[in-house]
Amino acid sequence: MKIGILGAGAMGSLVGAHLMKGGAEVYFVDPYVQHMQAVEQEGLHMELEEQEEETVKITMATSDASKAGACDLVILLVKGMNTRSSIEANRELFGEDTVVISLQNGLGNVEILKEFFSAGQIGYGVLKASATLRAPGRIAGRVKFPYSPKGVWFSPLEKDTPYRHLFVEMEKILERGGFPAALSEQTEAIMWDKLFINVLYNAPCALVQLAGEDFMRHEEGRKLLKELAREVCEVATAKGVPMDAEEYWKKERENMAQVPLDEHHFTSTVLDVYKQRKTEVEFLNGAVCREGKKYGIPTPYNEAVYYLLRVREDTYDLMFEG
Ligand SMILES: NC(=O)C1=CN([C@@H]2O[C@H](COP(=O)(O)OP(=O)(O)OC[C@H]3O[C@@H](n4cnc5c(N)ncnc54)[C@H](OP(=O)(O)O)[C@@H]3O)[C@@H](O)[C@H]2O)C=CC1
Ligand SMILES: CC(C)(CO)C(=O)C(=O)O
Repeated sequence: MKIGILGAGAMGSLVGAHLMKGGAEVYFVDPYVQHMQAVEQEGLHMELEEQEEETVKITMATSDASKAGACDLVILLVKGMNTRSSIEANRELFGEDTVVISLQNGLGNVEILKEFFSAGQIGYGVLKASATLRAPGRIAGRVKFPYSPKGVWFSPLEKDTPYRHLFVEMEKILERGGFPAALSEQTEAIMWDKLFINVLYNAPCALVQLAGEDFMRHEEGRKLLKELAREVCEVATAKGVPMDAEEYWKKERENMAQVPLDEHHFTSTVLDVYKQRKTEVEFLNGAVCREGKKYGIPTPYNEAVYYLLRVREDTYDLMFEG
């Protein structure tokens, strides 16, 4: 199977390398020229938790989609704010029968995909894995969270799509490549489950440039996280995905308590703010607020976090510098 990775940054590289290991033909497409050149020349070097370091050769890594051409499957792993523009700028990756699967965080990317593709060609999923781009051609990360049975869950938007065989094949390739994967009927519930994590640790941690576990260890920080958690659970429940706020909060505290004191895991949004970039907050806390409004659920804590990060990402050039 010919698979394109649109947005071969940290997560795209991690997923793409495992698809390659599982036997697919894999094409990285990303505007980060030095990273594409390093992967094209040397392969992708991976330092993954609980695994030997390794370098994986990739079929092609390029910033020019026309060199890759139309794929059977394209995995979308750009940040949400680049979803629309990345599809428009890389149309050569998409043939009439190409299936596109978003494994991005947050809510709202599938709606953008619907502007370009028929519902039968769209898939979506959730990554319970993490990665950081350390240098061109080099990533670190893990293929699944320690407490999670799988690193990725995904499904077609339409259960009886004529392209289902591609989803079945992708699950097999990922598993064979060492990336625990599940083609699932539960993806929507798992998306909210993952959104819970991102709502807690992406935008709030980006605002103060902290690791999630350090934010959680702070008494006042914890009070904010608990309110954010309550709101996301209330909205999910109203939407038909039951999430018990107390239960989720307890489980999250237990997971975080297992992280050693000297470990620091910075979320992808912390890195965006560090690099003074736009963030995905619109798809994270912003999405909780939008969904909350639809169901009449107030989300003041998520709104405050959303507004603050919107200010931050629009005003890097105005920051106090002494
Ligand atoms: N990092 C993590 O641990 C996790 C991330 N995720 C999610 O995965 C997605 C990707 O995140 P992550 O890998 O961290 O982000 P990265 O910034 O590392 O990678 C995104 C890549 O997309 C590239 N890109 C931007 N515009 C385009 C375009 N028009 N065409 C092709 N590529 C483009 C970026 O290039 P450039 O830098 O030049 O803009 C960048 O290399 C996000 O939705 C994130 O929330 C999910 C789970 C964990
Ligand atoms: C998994 C987690 C929370 C951290 O890697 C993430 O999804 C992100 O960084 O965006």
